[in-house]
Amino acid sequence: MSGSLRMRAFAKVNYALEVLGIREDGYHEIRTVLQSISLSDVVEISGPAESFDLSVEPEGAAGPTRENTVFRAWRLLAEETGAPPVRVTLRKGIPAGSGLGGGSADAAALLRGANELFGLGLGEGELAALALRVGADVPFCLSGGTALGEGVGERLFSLPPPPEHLLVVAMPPRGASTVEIYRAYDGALGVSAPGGWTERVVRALGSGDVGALGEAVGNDLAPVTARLVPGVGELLGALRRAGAWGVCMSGTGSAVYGLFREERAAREAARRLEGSVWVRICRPVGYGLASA
Ligand SMILES: C[C@](O)(CO)[C@H](O)COP(=O)(O)OP(=O)(O)OC[C@H]1O[C@@H](n2ccc(N)nc2=O)[C@H](O)[C@@H]1O
Ligand SMILES: Nc1ncnc2c1ncn2[C@@H]1O[C@H](COP(=O)(O)OP(=O)(O)OP(=O)(O)O)[C@@H](O)[C@H]1O
Repeated sequence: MSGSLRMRAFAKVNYALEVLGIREDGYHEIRTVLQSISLSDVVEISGPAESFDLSVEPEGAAGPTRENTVFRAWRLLAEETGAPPVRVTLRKGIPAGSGLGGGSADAAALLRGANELFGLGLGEGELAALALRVGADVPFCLSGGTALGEGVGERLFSLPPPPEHLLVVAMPPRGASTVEIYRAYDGALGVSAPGGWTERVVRALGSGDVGALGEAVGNDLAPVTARLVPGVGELLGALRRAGAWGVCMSGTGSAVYGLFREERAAREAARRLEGSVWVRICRPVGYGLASA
């Protein structure tokens, strides 16, 4: 089979992220609540091609090809299923190094897209197993929506969608490296017990109350990233002062977000931050991928 398809790959935020411990392979055992949001990349796949080819817009927005999550996902698929080479165009809307899961979403799009394009016949379980080999967040990005994640975030349990709200998502000029933040967390003196955010967020989602969700959000890694990346702590404070019901960092950062009930308040908060930092108004969405 041959042809092309175009997909939207959605970013995620973590409403809650708790670090429970460290495994023998160096990965951290976490408990998290993940939510897909309306910010997205566009991933266009066509094939079969003569050899794997990736073009990224804007140029350079996603690092070298061989390290790109899309290339890694394709290589894995080729090894495991004999899938042919593809040509991929990646239009980045999700900033790299933000903790918003852009690279993970792109990899999920490649896996699902190539499976469909070439009729590879992989089921959901097989796709999820391949996804995990690309990265811890990739299994979530395959389905998206609202989920509780355990293990390294790959043991997923669907949760009720959040009550209606807007997220003002902001990121300082510098991104954060996932490896470095987890390493710094391990080295941090006085690492505290998990913050208990997950249980509170799950309860708030059950109640459907935005105020409760705002009060519940939290991330154990935020103090570590705030110490290493200038602007993270300041942005959290600025969002709060701008009237957010709750503020939190996503993943390992450096993006942070504030929850708003009213569009006018969200716009006003975003306007205040614009100019000095990257900022977008987003809403929660119920899927990780969609055709574009
Ligand atoms: C922070 C989160 O975004 C929360 O959703 C994820 O835990 C990160 O997931 P990700 O970006 O898909 O991470 P990966 O690409 O799998 O891992 C990059 C590196 O981060 C570290 N890593 C990642 C996930 C995890 N649970 N523990 C870790 O220690 C490992 O050193 C790993 O080599
Ligand atoms: N498809 C991709 N899009 C963006 N960056 C990529 C991609 N593949 C690899 N990278 C590299 O990975 C680095 C981190 O980018 P990525 O978008 O994955 O970060 P992130 O949002 O912090 O990820 P996560 O939340 O999954 O930890 C980039 O600086 C870039 O060099």
